[in-house]
Amino acid sequence: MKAKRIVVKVGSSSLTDEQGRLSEEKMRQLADQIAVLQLEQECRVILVSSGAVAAGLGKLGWPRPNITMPEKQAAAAVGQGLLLEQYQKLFAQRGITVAQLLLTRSDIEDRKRFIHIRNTSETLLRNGILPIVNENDTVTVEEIRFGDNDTLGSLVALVTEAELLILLTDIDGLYTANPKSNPDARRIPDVWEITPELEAAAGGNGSVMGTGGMRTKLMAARIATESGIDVVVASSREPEVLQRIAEGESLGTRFHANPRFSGKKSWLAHGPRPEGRIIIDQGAVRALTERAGSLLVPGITAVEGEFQEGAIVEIAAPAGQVIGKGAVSFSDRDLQLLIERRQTGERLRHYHEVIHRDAMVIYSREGIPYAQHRK
Ligand SMILES: Nc1ncnc2c1ncn2[C@@H]1O[C@H](COP(=O)(O)OP(=O)(O)O)[C@@H](O)[C@H]1O
Ligand SMILES: N[C@@H](CCC(=O)OP(=O)(O)O)C(=O)O
Repeated sequence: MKAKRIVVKVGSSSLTDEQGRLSEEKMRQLADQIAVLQLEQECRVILVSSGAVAAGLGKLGWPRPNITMPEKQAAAAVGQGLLLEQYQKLFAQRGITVAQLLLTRSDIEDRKRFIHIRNTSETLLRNGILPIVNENDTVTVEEIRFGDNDTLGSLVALVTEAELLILLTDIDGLYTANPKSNPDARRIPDVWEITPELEAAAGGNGSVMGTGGMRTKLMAARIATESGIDVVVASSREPEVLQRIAEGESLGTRFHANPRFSGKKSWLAHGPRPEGRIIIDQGAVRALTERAGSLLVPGITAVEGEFQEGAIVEIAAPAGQVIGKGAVSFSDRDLQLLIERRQTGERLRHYHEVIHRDAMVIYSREGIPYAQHRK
């Protein structure tokens, strides 16, 4: 199937020259390709672009090594304007209007903000406008940082319900080891499962300009493939790389989507921050993990945290192990009331679901190991 909605993430190394300044030539080639996708191949494209820090440092003439976080943020604030100015000019020449979206992790985790981001990007896409996304570096501190634009790219792909995420970088795919330090390294054309061996192979650092190297690309690939989205890591230097990948040509490394996951379920697993926790009894654990049932009032033993109906909460087994996550149909207060009414003997078996099966992800059952989930 040809992908019609594509997130293209481009790394700093693919946008800058050797001195770390924005390379007009590299950006022009990128704009040419996105214009072909959008105008001739009827694709809707979302561009996740790094390069703000690199562009800012280049403009200010600040040296890259030993730079402090506020200096980096200041550089990003200078560079983001330059980056957008350049994109705006290049895409206007090709008849495309661009829009800027600056996001943080907490924007994506928050239910209301998530919906606003989705509605805004949907409106832009339907009007043929190209959303250009970057991390909002000014406001990000450790706990709300994506930390790298590869992860941001994968979450943007989830939010916009893209079919394909293309990570453009300075190397033509994932290798068995970092080829810059290991001449025997071989390119891996297809990945069906992200194994610990693969993660070890991708452990090395990135380029001078970039952050994270292949490690962050693997993390992004995991999030996207668990949402049913294919991911391709490819070289930005390859001619017509975007069109060729969109048409299904085998270039770089393709991480194949896991067909077991729907976007909605994966969104639950990777996106929202839980606002509370529901502890359930052993019978309910079995109903959820073995029989794929919904969570009903009789299985609940305790409720922790304050939340409104519709909030995302964790589901924990009696010993406290978090087994899943879901959108809850009642506030914490109403749930407490229902538990009390049940304890006084009221039969609540047919009361409607506390967490419906379709609004729930059970980690082990859906194949997502517990360890990958942030608490
Ligand atoms: N196993 C590997 N296969 C390919 N590249 C690797 C591997 N391990 C580390 N790398 C490094 O990752 C770099 C790309 O990551 P990075 O510099 O962060 O790019 P970007 O700025 O595009 O995000 C490559 O230049 C390469 O040196
Ligand atoms: N927000 C930062 C992006 C940081 C980042 O992830 O860079 P890269 O590894 O080059 O994709 C910037 O615009 O410079």
